[in-house]
Amino acid sequence: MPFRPEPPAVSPADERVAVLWCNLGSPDEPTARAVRTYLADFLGDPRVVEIPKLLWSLILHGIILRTRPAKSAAKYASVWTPEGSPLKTWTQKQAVLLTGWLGERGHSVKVVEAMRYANPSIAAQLDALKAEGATRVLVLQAYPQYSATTTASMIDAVNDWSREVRRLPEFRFVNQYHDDPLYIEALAASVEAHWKHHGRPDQLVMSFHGIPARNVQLGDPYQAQCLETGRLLAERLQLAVDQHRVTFQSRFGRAKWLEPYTEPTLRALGTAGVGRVDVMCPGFPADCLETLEEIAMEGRDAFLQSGGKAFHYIPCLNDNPAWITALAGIAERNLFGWPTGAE
Ligand SMILES: C=CC1=C(C)c2cc3[nH]c(cc4nc(cc5[nH]c(cc1n2)c(C)c5CCC(=O)O)C(CCC(=O)O)=C4C)c(C)c3C=C
Ligand SMILES: [Fe+2]
Ligand SMILES: [Fe+2]
Repeated sequence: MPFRPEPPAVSPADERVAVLWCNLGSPDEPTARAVRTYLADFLGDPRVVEIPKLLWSLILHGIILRTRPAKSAAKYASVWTPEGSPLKTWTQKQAVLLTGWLGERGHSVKVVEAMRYANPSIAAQLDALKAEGATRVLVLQAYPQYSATTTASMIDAVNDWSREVRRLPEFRFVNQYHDDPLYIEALAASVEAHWKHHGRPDQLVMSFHGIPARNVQLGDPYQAQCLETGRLLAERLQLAVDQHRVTFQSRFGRAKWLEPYTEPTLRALGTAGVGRVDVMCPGFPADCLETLEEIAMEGRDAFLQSGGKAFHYIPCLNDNPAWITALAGIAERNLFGWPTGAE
């Protein structure tokens, strides 16, 4: 296979370190056409849907990509902002803030955001970093909990790019930080800030994105890591057993996914007479379609319509200073020994 032409070789003194801050990605626009392109890429990824290729291709192209794009586009339109997709906007902002924070700690490191699906793609951002002379790249992902459907797929995308490159930068990957005290502390700070202004709820629901139950049976550690995040956060917030729970949202298709499902849980809590629930999404470092539409809109309706009195959505970590501090700490630990200019 012909490799792409290389720029002139850099001398050892020209080493440059970069961080690739990776998230899932969003369609380029909230239109059925753009969502179709995005879903074809996303749902065509064998890490995301693990059923035999030919059968899945028939279902995906014959049914899903004919019906889902218009419905999903309407949902995207309901959360879209003048800057674009919330997920992309927050992820970009986090990259800028992280560059600044690392700079303040003496690290001369460029942080760029990259998306697994759609734009700016992993390949385009790695091309840009390489063109600027990056020789070492730390790949950090906006997935605190490891799943093959997300984390491993991101690493696949880096490997796909690498296959075409002659002189590779040195890579480091962080696979998970679900139990990192800095991450747990950032989550606790965001909850405590909310409670300081609004008081405490009867129940704190920690809703994570689901995956098929079969993936866990086959060895995916995702469920155990979500439960551990939930346990550590509840412990840090000193919540009693009946004051919190972990649920799983965003079920796709008819197979069994991780339970308990978020929306039926919210309905059951409303029916049972629980007055106020606060819902947060610890597995999503940036607000996105799944949090702003599925939880803050649909989840709210589900709870209030079934008898609940008050529903509070606690925003994702986004640009929370405790989160940027946590991210800088996680990055810094993994930059150890690399030439970033810091002592
Ligand atoms: C079909 C299988 C899917 C699996 C498995 C899955 C796992 C998974 N996803 C996230 C994070 C996000 N998912 C988002 C959107 C989204 N997810 C799926 C499907 C699966 N996800 C679809 C089809 C969509 C698109 C919207 C829709 O049509 O319903 C998002 C939001 C993206 C945005 O643009 O805002 C995030 C974030 C995780 C963490 C995860 C497994 C651990
Ligand atoms: Fe998803
Ligand atoms: Fe959803």
